Amino acid sequence: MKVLVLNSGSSSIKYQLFRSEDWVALASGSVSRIGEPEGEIKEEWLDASGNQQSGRARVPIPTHQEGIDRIVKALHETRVLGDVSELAAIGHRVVHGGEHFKRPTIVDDAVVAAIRGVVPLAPLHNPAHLAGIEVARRLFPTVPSVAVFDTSFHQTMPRTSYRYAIPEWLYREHRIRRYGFHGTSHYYVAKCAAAMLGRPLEGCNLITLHLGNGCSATAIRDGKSVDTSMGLTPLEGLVMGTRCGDIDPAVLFYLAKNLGLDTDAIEDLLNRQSGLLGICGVNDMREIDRLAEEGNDGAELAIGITAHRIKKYIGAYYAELGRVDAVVFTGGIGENAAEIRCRACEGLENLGIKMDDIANYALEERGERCISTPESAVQVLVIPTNEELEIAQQSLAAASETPVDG
Ligand SMILES: Nc1ncnc2c1ncn2[C@@H]1O[C@H](COP(=O)(O)OP(=O)(O)O)[C@@H](O)[C@H]1O
Ligand SMILES: CC(=O)OP(=O)(O)O
Ligand SMILES: [Mg+2]
Repeated sequence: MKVLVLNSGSSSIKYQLFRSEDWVALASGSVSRIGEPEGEIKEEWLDASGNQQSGRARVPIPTHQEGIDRIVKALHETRVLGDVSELAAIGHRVVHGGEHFKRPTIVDDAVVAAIRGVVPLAPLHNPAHLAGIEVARRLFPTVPSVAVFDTSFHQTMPRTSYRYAIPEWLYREHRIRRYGFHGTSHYYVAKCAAAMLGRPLEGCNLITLHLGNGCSATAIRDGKSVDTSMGLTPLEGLVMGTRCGDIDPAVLFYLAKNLGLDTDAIEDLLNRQSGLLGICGVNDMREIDRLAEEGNDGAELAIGITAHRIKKYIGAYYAELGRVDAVVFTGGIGENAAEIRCRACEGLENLGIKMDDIANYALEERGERCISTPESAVQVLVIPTNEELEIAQQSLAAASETPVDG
């Protein structure tokens, strides 16, 4: 059987098609710039002889409906998907599940309504997921669509981690609390880290750092999330591509009262114009690395603030956990940006974190690896995340009604 995974963003849809017997990815790709004059399609697939093929095209893709149509057409044309009956499940990444969803869930109308109910809490993400889910359900009415939530893994946080110090009725009546995101990724790399450490996940204390466009840190005790840096929405915590992360809430009052910004303008400023982009005008860490090497001060500051914030969370989570077996870096930045990893762990030798600079800067290295010295009490690991694979496996398990351990 096969499992299709869709990760629908506001202007893009990423996808992967897996063969469930061995979890080989038969096809993957993305449709981006949806709604712009020129859309972009990237496709990779295995042909009948098992050779990797790829294709690119630029055509207008006005809506998510057309984006998914295009993906399905490509899966048929490249023959990785024959009849629809080959599909055992379609897994959807859903960023916000509120307090409703602790597990992967087969989508029905009530689930769609619940996801719609938390749109205000994930305005960058949930509307796009809903578009993807609606199209998939319409195109494949006989195939179960399964929602896999970023928030599920963090539902084990104690209330001392998830409650804000604001009046109690805001939680009681409005469920304003910290939820946490990227849970599928934190859980996936935690499982990989446990395997690398050679012990069961239930026996591992970890600090996992998912550093992509969105960035978050998670404290994991005995395999379960006990704290995480994102909050009510994916805006809190670390410095991100275009999001500010932690900030004094009084900055918002200042912007409103003294600069006359309305709430939409403030939301846009902190979600889309801040973070790396706000500090130095660029949100791509590769470009920032290059600019910093040329002596660009803004780029240097962007790297500095980002690494400083990560280090603060490592310290805080170390104190929470008491014992840490490994610090794990993942996501596009975590997997590739050696300078950020180096600066985030610099000076933590007294906590038992000793980086191996040669291993850290071995830029040709890919895949899972240890970048701390053999004497380091805490291992520092780089583990490529694979949210799509995790979503595919959890979706198939949910569709087969087999309990999953997520
Ligand atoms: N080789 C690299 N060196 C430094 N940063 C990188 C490298 N490759 C990707 N990145 C950065 O990773 C970030 C995107 O991460 P990714 O996990 O792909 O994002 P998403 O959250 O969209 O999945 C970008 O800031 C990008 O510049
Ligand atoms: C929750 C979140 O920030 O997701 P992403 O990194 O995909 O933007
Ligand atoms: Mg990613």
